[in-house]
Amino acid sequence: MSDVRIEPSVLSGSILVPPSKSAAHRAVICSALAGGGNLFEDGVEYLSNDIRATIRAMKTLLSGTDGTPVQVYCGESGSTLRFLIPVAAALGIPAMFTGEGRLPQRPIGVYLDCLPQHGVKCETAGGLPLAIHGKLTPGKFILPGNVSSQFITGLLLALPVLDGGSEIRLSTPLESAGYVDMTIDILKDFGIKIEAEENGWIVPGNQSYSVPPYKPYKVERDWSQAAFFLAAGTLGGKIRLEGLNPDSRQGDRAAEMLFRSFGADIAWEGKQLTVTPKKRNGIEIDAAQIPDLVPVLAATAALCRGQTRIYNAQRLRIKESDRLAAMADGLTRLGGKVKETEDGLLIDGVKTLHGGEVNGCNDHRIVMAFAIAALKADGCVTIHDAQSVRKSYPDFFEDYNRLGGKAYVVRMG
Ligand SMILES: O=C(O)C1=C[C@@H](OP(=O)(O)O)[C@@H](O)[C@H](O)C1
Ligand SMILES: C=C(OP(=O)(O)O)C(=O)O
Repeated sequence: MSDVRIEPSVLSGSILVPPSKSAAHRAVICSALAGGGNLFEDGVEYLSNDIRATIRAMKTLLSGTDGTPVQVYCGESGSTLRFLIPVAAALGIPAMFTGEGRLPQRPIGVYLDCLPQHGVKCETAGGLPLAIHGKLTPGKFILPGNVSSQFITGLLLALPVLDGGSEIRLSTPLESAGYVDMTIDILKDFGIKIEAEENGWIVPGNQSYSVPPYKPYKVERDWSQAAFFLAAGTLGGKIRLEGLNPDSRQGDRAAEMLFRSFGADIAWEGKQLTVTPKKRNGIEIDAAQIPDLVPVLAATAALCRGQTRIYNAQRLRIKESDRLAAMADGLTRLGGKVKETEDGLLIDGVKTLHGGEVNGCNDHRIVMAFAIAALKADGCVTIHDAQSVRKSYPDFFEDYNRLGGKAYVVRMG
């Protein structure tokens, strides 16, 4: 376990945004299913714990063709787990899924409801470990759209290889929709066709994954991680973000518009997105499509004039931590005025925060959000569980310090 101690500072300068974790998960799985091995140039040298988990899990799965159950360890990665359960089932590979941190408790009930109706036995005492056996059969899959879009992505990755066509129907409206769009785009790159329908998708069967004709395969840069530096620029100096795709279909592409609404001056200068502080006012935020932005939006809102209301964010409670409780607790400890509501946060901005100690809750996005809030504290902030940034952004504090931040890791583990 490690703590990071942060002195207030102003971040400024240029930063190359890391590759998208979400896109990398999908590309690794598609590439493995295409028999393509490692297709990447500038994605996988940047190995976060979650992407390592997916690479390792795919290797394990593809080694398991002799009928003996394979152990698929997913670390703390919800994506790895929820993407690979149906993939293993589609390949007919019996598997035992395990994980750590909060992962064993994160919901998998959607699969426990729909997979047994399609030939897959699921054995679990609740969450993980989960044992599955049986080969997934094609057909109609009815599932909610508002628990996690990762169940839909998992099925979209798995169903194309079955020996008949399938249909996915949503019983409740889709949240985190951008992630499903990303899945369909990346599937297309690997030769897989999905047809969108009014309330779901048609997935033709008997399809084969194929290696894209162009190599290396480029993984887009990560708008969710870019948001931490858009926030830092909103609160401090001028920051240039390099590598982002302005036409990205990542849902968190909305960060540009959201930080502009907070009052920051945000502009494209050629291929670079620049952010400069201007004014800072509270805003209304519907979080249904952008769950991963909420911690850093909350940290920014704590330092904006007036009130910010974040709503439709219930699913934040079932991530690596209860992110609504974690942000309310930590920001309050630093002198912020934050109230938790059932589905979000009500934040009354203050001029400055004060120093103190906050719990990162073993959650990378909570740690990074507090590191941004700490820029504007009038004393030192200690964040516990700082090591959790390795889940998605191992170099976060190096990049932070390169921009002039003063973050010191005081205990490593
Ligand atoms: O598909 C993905 O890559 C993701 C989907 C989202 O989860 P939910 O659909 O559960 O909100 C997001 O929070 C997660 O970080 C990554
Ligand atoms: C929730 C996240 O990831 P996952 O669900 O894959 O664990 C995240 O990266 O914020």
